[in-house]
Amino acid sequence: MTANSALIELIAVKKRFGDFQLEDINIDLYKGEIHVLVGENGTGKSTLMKMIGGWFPQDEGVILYKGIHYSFSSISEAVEGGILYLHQDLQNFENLTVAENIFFRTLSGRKKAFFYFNPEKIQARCLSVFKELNIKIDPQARLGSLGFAEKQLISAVRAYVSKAEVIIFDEPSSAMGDPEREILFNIVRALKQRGTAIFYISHRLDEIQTIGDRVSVLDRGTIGKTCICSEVGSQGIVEMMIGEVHRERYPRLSSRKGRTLLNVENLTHSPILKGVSFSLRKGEIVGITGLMGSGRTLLAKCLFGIVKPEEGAISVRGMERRFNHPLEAMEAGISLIPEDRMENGIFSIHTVKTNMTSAALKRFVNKLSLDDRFIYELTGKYVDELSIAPGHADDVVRNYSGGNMQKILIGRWLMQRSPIYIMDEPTRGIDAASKVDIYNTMNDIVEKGGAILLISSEIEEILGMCDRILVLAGGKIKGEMSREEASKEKILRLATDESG
Ligand SMILES: Nc1ncnc2c1ncn2[C@@H]1O[C@H](COP(=O)(O)OP(=O)(O)OP(=O)(O)O)[C@@H](O)[C@H]1O
Repeated sequence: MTANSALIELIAVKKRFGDFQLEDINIDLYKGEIHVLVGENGTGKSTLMKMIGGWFPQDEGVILYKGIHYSFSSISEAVEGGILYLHQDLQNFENLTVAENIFFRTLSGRKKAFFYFNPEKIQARCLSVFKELNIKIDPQARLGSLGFAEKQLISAVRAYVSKAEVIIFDEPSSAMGDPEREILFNIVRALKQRGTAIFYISHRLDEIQTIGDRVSVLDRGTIGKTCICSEVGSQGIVEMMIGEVHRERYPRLSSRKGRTLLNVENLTHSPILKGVSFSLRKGEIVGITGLMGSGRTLLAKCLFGIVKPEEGAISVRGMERRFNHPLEAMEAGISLIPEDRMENGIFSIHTVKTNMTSAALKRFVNKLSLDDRFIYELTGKYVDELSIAPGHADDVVRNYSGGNMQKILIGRWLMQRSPIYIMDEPTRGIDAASKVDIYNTMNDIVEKGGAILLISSEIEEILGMCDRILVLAGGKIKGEMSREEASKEKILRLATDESG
């Protein structure tokens, strides 16, 4: 390997899974480079990166690492060899602390464990890294108690403290708001500075120019184009993505507002939520945004009966309700699309049709059994509407791409036909074209008299789709504004307001 040669080089690589095929892939990555990979859901971005990360080998073609044939046959061999792949669904250790997750690699191995397993030492190291990166998360918190964006940040810190020479970030920012993304970008830039070579998969196209050096588009299993990021304008990037031109990004229609469907008074769950009050009317999309840790997901869990608030009242269609279980919330007409699909949503060993129909089984009851014909018919309808690929009703979803799993989860709750939807980061990991399909379904829900509470860290999405916007900071609603009054600056100012 010469000083100018690529650290990673794929030559005519092929991989087939059933009907899906990656064909003649040629791509490379240099020391100190950030190579961004974009493409629609299910085009093979993660599959391609998993071959580099030691998950499985290619069927044909060559992968060179430091100029020699790549020969890692497992994930841990690849990690030992200097290649770290950070999966989009994170794969952290939920029962370990934040600090233990970050330094897990230094904990493994008997000799190392004996020397390093010192909780105070790990915590002190963690605190000093957090200070350097301006992260305000408790190193001793159990990882499972954090929100998805916080867990994403912890994964990025794992990369930061690692000695890997090649790091693959697979949608590292999909649930992050702008302030958290800034920390992530600083981590990625620091790694680049150290000479680490980085593949970076993203559906957030603004990131291409913010941090990328080169960008490649994966289109139906092949690399369509590779460009220098600074030479392609934002329109050029959009045009590189087939199917994403000529579509209104936020097709919000104004629907007629009716009576109040959901009213929340003084909801408190200490130490995070402090007296949250708001209402949601028929025909309305109300947005809730805020920084990570602001209490957005906890609020959703309280409204859906997953956790019990200590104080406060929830009324649904004028009747005060106390939910002890999500089933009671569902019976009252509430559906929740959760933030973490792998943790709280997808049944990965089951089929597309089981996943999609499981929340609405009552609809399919025919005398003493389930109406199979109707199950297939309705599954097919939502597969088409949400462009789920491959989308055969009997496919097991375990191997589906992240974005397609997310769409299956949305389909499940749409089948439920609830009057009230709580959507917690519903478009996480969804490509720009498919996002529009989801926004259209949201319009359809409110047109038909439903109401949506949209929790999102993407301010553009909140501005584009909501009638009213609530900003949560430190567990309190810091401000409420109409779509007309709202701006990114106003929202960010309120979201970062630390006054009590
Ligand atoms: N182990 C596997 N077995 C069978 N099929 C697989 C396997 N891994 C991936 N696939 C298939 O490969 C295709 C590409 O999936 P992949 O996860 O690479 O897409 P992606 O571009 O990363 O999508 P997304 O943007 O949604 O994350 C999908 O159709 C998926 O079902």
